[in-house]
Amino acid sequence: MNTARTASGLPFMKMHGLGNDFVVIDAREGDDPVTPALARALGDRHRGVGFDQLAVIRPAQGADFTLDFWNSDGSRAGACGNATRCVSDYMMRQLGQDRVTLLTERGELGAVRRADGMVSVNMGAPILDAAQIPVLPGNDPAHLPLEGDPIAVGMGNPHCVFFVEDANSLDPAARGPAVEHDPLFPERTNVEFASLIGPDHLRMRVWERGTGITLACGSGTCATAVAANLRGLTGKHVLVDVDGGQLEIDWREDGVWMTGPTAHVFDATLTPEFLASL
Ligand SMILES: N[C@@H](CCC[C@H](N)C(=O)O)C(=O)O
Repeated sequence: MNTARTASGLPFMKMHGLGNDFVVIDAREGDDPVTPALARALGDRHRGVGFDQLAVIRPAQGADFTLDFWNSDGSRAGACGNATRCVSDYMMRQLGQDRVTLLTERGELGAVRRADGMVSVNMGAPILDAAQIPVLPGNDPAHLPLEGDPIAVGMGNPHCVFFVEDANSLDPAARGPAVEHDPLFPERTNVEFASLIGPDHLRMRVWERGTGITLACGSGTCATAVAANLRGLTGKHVLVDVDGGQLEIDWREDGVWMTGPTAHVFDATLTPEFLASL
């Protein structure tokens, strides 16, 4: 479904990766219709469609497509691992390929469909430099001056990972918002709470910047796996249990690979009335 806004409305797709849910607009033909106001209105689960992130497919030169991400509060995000996997799956089907390349704010990424049907994306190398994450200058990302000794990792978006005794018994909404808005993070941050539950096996719960609690956060899962390895808790190939299921992370020479299921739930069209009300 290659869609552009028409007189009869704006077609979109609803997808999710482990319950991290997305509205996807295929704007390869026609103008990108998304504004912060449209993102907020569409993201409203009562008056709009509802999503954790909005993803917009645009044409690309030198890659199969370009992908932009928005949060439900109308802010932009530089990365979204689960939406990348879902849209890559859709584009592989569209193009009749079993791998695709895409451009995001952080550069070119690649995705492949595995023999078992799971979709893997290479999220690129983790960013550990304070200025690039970004973390306020003068702070060591590996030991931030916050209670719980968290570690900051960039995956094209900022993450702050706390290792806790039992991530299951923790409410991300109790601690997440204060960390998201802490002045240590000039662009705010996503916040992960993780515990080791077995050899190379982590449990993680997330508070996402611009969205709140979600059932899975792909880039957050990658950041958590990197942080666990840097802290000496795990190797570089780990399973991460999130609220919506399990993701497999493999930190290789060429980047951090994330693998899991994708779902394309339905296609629909925003009415001209909804679009005119913005
Ligand atoms: N759910 C995502 C991350 C979405 C972006 C994030 N909220 C941000 O603002 O950086 C994922 O799967 O990576």
